[in-house]
Amino acid sequence: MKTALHFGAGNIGRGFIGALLSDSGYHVVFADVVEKLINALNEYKSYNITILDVAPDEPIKHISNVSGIFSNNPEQLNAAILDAEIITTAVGPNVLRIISRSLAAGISERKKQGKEYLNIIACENMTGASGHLRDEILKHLPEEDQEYMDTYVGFPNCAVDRIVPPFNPGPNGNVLSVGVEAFFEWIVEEPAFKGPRPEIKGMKLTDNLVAYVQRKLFTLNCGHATTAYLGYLKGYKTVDEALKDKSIESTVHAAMKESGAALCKKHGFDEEEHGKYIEKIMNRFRNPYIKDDVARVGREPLRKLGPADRLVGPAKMADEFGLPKDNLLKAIAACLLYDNKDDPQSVTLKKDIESKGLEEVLEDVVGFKKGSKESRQVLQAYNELKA
Ligand SMILES: NC(=O)C1=CN([C@@H]2O[C@H](COP(=O)(O)OP(=O)(O)OC[C@H]3O[C@@H](n4cnc5c(N)ncnc54)[C@H](O)[C@@H]3O)[C@@H](O)[C@H]2O)C=CC1
Ligand SMILES: O=P(O)(O)OC[C@H]1O[C@](O)(CO)[C@@H](O)[C@@H]1O
Repeated sequence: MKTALHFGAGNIGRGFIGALLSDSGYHVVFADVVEKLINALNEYKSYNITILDVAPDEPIKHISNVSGIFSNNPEQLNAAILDAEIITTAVGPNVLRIISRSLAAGISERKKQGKEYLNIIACENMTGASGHLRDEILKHLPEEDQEYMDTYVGFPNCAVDRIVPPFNPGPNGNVLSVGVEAFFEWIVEEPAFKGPRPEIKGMKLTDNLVAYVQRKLFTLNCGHATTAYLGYLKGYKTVDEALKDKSIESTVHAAMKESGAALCKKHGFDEEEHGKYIEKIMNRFRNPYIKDDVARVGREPLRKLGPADRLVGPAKMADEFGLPKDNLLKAIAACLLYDNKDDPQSVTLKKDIESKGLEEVLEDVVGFKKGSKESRQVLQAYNELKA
């Protein structure tokens, strides 16, 4: 049987990528650091996915042929890398650097054992995540193994879209149970594969990935983050609750339309089709079966304020074409006001704003120069929202 190694037995790991791999005939080895997840994977060797939607075709999906290993156990991990025909990750962008050392060791071992093609796909909310992982691996890979990696190891980037919120399995539930929306989209960069393309049900291939990554990040994630930050400010707990507030809904919709106009100009998406894409996403956010915490969706505000990320990325793209971006700038201001003591990045952001001032943080983190039109506009929106 074919083996897939997947790093991260969390929501996306179990609820999306691991499930597609298992459905496509792979034995899926999940590598994680959480003992109870690994133990449960090895004890039950299967788990259930509940589809969170109105009358889904298949309300519960049973996933089998799975096992677990500790990602911080070098022997287990090396053996799994050696066996794998494909490796995927869903660990969060910041963890890619952490797993890169073990992957480098595993790649050297594959070379020693005469193994051929392998593809490693990082399924994270990040532009160019697999390429970034490759760069991190290169830092640990002996020079004499680099040519082998160039020849035999592919790092296709991808866009991964499915809302998988934290899930309460109920009193008799299993720690592995996971709830997901019915919709999913996994688009992978075809030309970057090395060797034969793996056949995975539900994986779509494209030769224009940047367009799809930006379409997803600047629409779904942009709208989601805008809802989360505006919702948090008004004391709402979940995304669907926040969107029932008409003023939040209209800003979110307007921000997605602003990013949409820029995306259509940049990548040539059809405007009418893109309009439908936005409406579909708004309906996904309103799904009453998904109780998605605004604090989860807004987690790590410093990452989300990055120049290529979901808020600043589309604002810059709109600017490139001289298009309106008022609502995107308002979303950036709401993100800067995110004040959650349980989120370390929110704590850092708040401290930085207090010690350096908002304008300096805007210049350092977001890249809007002090005194620029954008900086002044965010400042104004920040003060209005604060009031
Ligand atoms: N949940 C969602 O709806 C979506 C999430 N994503 C992206 O997928 C990625 C994962 O997100 P979630 O599954 O929601 O997070 P999660 O927190 O549920 O899962 C991450 C898993 O990675 C594990 N992990 C942490 N350090 C590790 C290490 N060193 N080695 C192996 N595993 C390690 C954690 O223990 C956890 O089980 C993120 O990049 C996120 O942006 C993308 C689309 C949808
Ligand atoms: O996982 P991140 O990048 O922190 O952001 C949360 C976002 O990711 C998702 O989990 C799925 O794309 C959304 O629910 C949300 O927009």
